[in-house]
Amino acid sequence: SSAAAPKRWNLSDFDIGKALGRGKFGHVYLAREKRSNHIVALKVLFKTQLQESQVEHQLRREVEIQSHLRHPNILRLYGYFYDQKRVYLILEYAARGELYKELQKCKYFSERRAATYVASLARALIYCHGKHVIHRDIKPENLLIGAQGELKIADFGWSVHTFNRRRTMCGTLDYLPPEMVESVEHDASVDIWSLGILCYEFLYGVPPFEAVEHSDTYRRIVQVDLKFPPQPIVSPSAKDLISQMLVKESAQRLPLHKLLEHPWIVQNADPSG
Ligand SMILES: Cn1ncc2ncnc(NCCc3cnc(NC(=O)Nc4cccc(C(F)(F)F)c4)s3)c21
Repeated sequence: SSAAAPKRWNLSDFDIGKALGRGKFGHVYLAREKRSNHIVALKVLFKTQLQESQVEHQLRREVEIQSHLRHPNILRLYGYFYDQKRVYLILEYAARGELYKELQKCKYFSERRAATYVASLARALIYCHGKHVIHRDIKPENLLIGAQGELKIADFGWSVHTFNRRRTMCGTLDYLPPEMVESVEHDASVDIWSLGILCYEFLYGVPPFEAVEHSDTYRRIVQVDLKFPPQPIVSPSAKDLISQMLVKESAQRLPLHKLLEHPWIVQNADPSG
């Protein structure tokens, strides 16, 4: 039998509730799908702004990528629809909201909470990388918290499918010009670096290379000018993990499956995630 044609949604299918957040391209609202009473988040994007920023192709890629991802630590994108002026993303609702607000409130997290979040993110990224998807934008603003306190990666607006270049020319690299062989300006190991930054920020409340001027931040990143302040007290094991992730040479960064075996994660992460 032919697969049921995906339902075409429209705004009248939903009761709209309170505003959940304001993004650059539009607002997010709590919403209830009328027939099923299913609670969702509805992100409303203005077509004019998407056109002005020429990001429509990114949005299409996000919807395409997200439609194939199913993981407890990845926020679902159920579908989308549009009207004359707006595009609507139908998203899983994360009942405990934005992680960065939680981090601001607590200043920094306990080692157990930080390790639990880092382990959940590592499992979600292992899943994504297994599907040749790299997120590329892992930061507190893109992390949400579900009803049971579980972390959810959101906003795949910057994610990409990395073709596996081994197969590009039916099995051989021989015919590829240098620029194409090197073309993947970055691979999945960018997400390992970002996870290392996040782990530091969870424990210290600030990212490791923060500086007033962008040029200073840039220099600190490329020099990997990693310093651990005396306060708050952080275990040597946590610093060891961060130091193995924030490595300039991308191939030398601790692989995500090795991260899950690191003593700091094993001893501190709550297995339920
Ligand atoms: C705040 N909040 N509290 C609870 C809660 N529960 C669920 N969601 C929330 N917030 C929305 C989180 C998002 C998930 N996916 C997104 N995706 C996106 O915003 N994509 C997107 C936008 C504009 C332009 C582009 C483009 F074209 F550049 F690619 C891509 S935003 C919630």
